[in-house]
Amino acid sequence: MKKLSFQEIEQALAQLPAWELDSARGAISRRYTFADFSQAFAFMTRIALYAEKHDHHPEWSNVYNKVDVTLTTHDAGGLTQRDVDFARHADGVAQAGGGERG
Ligand SMILES: C[C@H](O)[C@H](O)[C@H]1CNC2=NC(N)=NC(=O)C2=N1
Repeated sequence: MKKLSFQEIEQALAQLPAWELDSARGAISRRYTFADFSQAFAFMTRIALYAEKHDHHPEWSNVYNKVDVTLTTHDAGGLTQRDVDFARHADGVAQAGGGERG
């Protein structure tokens, strides 16, 4: 899978306002904040299933109601469409779950 150009990344991020770009690394990150641990872990469970299905896995960590997610395509050494699709999906899951706070 080919790396996205800087212009393609900018275009994608225009629709992913919560995500921050680390352009040196070629990665995007954001924090999700949920009502409680149970909501955060439910989100992680859903995302884990997506990750396995698409063979694309996040770098992430969880503390209580917060989930920090970083996306990059290790095989490509930077951002690809897979990361953008993943970010869109994760934002959708977080919103649909209803547990997202802020
Ligand atoms: C062998 C396996 O398909 C690859 O290692 C997959 C697994 N999950 C992955 N996840 C991410 N984020 N980037 C990858 O390049 C990647 N590669």
